[in-house]
Amino acid sequence: MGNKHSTVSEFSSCFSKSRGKISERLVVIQSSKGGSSGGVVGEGKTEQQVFVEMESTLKGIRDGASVLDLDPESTVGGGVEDIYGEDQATEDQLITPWTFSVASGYSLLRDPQYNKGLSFTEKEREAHYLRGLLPPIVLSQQLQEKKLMNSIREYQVPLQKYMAMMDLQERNERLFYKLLIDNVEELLPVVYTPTVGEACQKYGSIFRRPQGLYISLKEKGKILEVLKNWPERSIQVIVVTDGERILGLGDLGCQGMGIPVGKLSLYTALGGVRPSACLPVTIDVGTNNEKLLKDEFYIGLRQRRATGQEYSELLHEFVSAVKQNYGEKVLIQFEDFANHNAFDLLAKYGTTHLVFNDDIQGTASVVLAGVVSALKLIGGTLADHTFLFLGAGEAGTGIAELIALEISKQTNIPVEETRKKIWLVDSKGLIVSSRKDSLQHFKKPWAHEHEPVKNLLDAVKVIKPTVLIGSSGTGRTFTREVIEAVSSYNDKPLILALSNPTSQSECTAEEAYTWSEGRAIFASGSPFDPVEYNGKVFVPGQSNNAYIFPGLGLGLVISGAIRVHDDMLLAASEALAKQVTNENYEKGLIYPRFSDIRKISANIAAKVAAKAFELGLATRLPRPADLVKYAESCMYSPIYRSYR
Ligand SMILES: NC(=O)C1=CN([C@@H]2O[C@H](COP(=O)(O)OP(=O)(O)OC[C@H]3O[C@@H](n4cnc5c(N)ncnc54)[C@H](OP(=O)(O)O)[C@@H]3O)[C@@H](O)[C@H]2O)C=CC1
Ligand SMILES: CC(=O)C(=O)O
Ligand SMILES: [Mg+2]
Repeated sequence: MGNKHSTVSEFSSCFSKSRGKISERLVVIQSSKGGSSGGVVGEGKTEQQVFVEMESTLKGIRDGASVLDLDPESTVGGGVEDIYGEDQATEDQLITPWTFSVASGYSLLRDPQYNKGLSFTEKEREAHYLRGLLPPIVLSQQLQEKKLMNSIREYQVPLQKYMAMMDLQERNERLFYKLLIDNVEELLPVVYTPTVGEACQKYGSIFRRPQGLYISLKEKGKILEVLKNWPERSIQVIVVTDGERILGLGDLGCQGMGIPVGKLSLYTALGGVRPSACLPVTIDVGTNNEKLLKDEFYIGLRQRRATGQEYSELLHEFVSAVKQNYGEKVLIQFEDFANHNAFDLLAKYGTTHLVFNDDIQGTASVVLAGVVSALKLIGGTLADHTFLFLGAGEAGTGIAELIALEISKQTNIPVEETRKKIWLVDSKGLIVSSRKDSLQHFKKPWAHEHEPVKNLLDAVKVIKPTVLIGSSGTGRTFTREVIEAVSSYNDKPLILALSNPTSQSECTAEEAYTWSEGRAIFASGSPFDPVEYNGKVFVPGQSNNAYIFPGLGLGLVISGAIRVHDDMLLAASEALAKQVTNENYEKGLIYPRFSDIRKISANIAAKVAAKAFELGLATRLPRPADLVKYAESCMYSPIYRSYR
């Protein structure tokens, strides 16, 4: 060490001396000629020897010596010699990218978890070697927030806003969450539906840095190792997709990664789960999307989807590796899988792992909450209503089942009977008993005795639903005729157009209000602006599982739950419905405002945790006395921390 011709050299530009301390504790040790084959790092030194020398160098540095003290011949401060062998490093001359770093100085500014940008105080700039790396002004976090909101509002194109938010997340995580929490109604459509849908469609072109783990068929047999590559160890929530049913946009393959990333940012902003405890995962088994397969910027495996045993083995390895690596209490949220896999995965792992399918279960919980709270406006009990769904997939049958379960609990009538008040239409028409043999298993419970009915309009006319729910993923399917028909015998029809993104919504808010002559109670999966009709302003609500999964997940985490139970979904739903205020009802809203979501999530979490304790599924003992307070105390806050 210390010799400039040594094969092991300190990467001196990373060091500088400031008042006897090392301003940047980053050392890179490189091999020069000869490479590092066979564990030898040039000139006969093994990696082990290099490591020991490097440790002792670091110790010297920590003890107050400077690089200059250690290496009198070093060219710190100038020189054009290739002392680090960088110029000689070709493809044949391998180097070892050793990097030991503790965030301070320049690396602190590059670390999104700790970076505060212009908000570093004078004291922190002094203590953390930031002098000169920042302009002299010190800004408060509020002012930074104002500045960023101003610049985000300048963008006219939603995707530009999305990219600006992603850039911020990668630059300054706390500021990103501060913005999202304080401006949730404005920014939710940017980081979540509808814009996240467009982002996924164009993910290959806008990709900058990986934001989660990509596990493809190439990683088969090595998934545990892949999980260990992720820098964080204490993971509490994983959102995983295989990209086959991204919103109502279909198969987007590996580009579905935008969904787990977006959902997890809501786990933090809306539910208070720490960002470092969240892991977005995309399982890449190929794609059947021909356009993507031909797209030169596509980032996934360029092959058609693996199915059958190959698919299930990869998923099994993933689920098992997660439990082995993070333990039994890590929540795996399945998101945007196609229904031919989603139901089976939930059934297979629901009894052995802490898994939750957001599209089936989270959606069910949020819609049940909306329907229950809407009863204040439309009258009657749940059991008094007749439900008709367009779409009999994950969302449709998931919601239908939870509504039937809740009616059964309320009336003591068996669920097989309560299902009979609920009807579903799929792409082939009304689901009826004569179709039973050819139906997918999750549709069979809904095959009631009835004549075949070919389409939604005819189904509306014969079933006469009081509640019409769209979960088809196909836009503009609630036509004028359909809404007029449902409004012809309902004073206040409840119409939920759940499909995302906005382009796939079964109808717009304006259509619902206009065609029902201002009588519909309306909510949609993606947000719509208020509508003026006949001199009155109607405010549409958003019926989206984002109301449920962050609070539900928080409840599972804080109680140390080991399984998800249907009663937890009912508890979450009830907690959400209870948060709707008279002020909301007066505007025709059946959900509370997203601006109150952290309080709502804490309440949902408390109810879910209470249920977990009651069912004997909680491991966090003893049970905290006040679960709402406990939930609130566990929630991540994006306020900057002070650094010693
Ligand atoms: N608001 C929210 O919180 C949520 C919204 N969603 C949205 O719901 C939509 C559906 O999701 P999901 O249930 O998982 O999807 P699935 O693919 O599981 O189900 C879609 C269903 O819609 C039916 N369908 C499609 N097009 C038509 C049509 N033109 N006429 C009649 N039926 C049709 C399909 O029929 P068939 O079976 O015959 O093919 C299928 O039964 C998506 O847009 C998604 O974004 C999902 C989860 C949450
Ligand atoms: C909201 C949601 O989960 C979906 O549209 O798939
Ligand atoms: Mg989803």
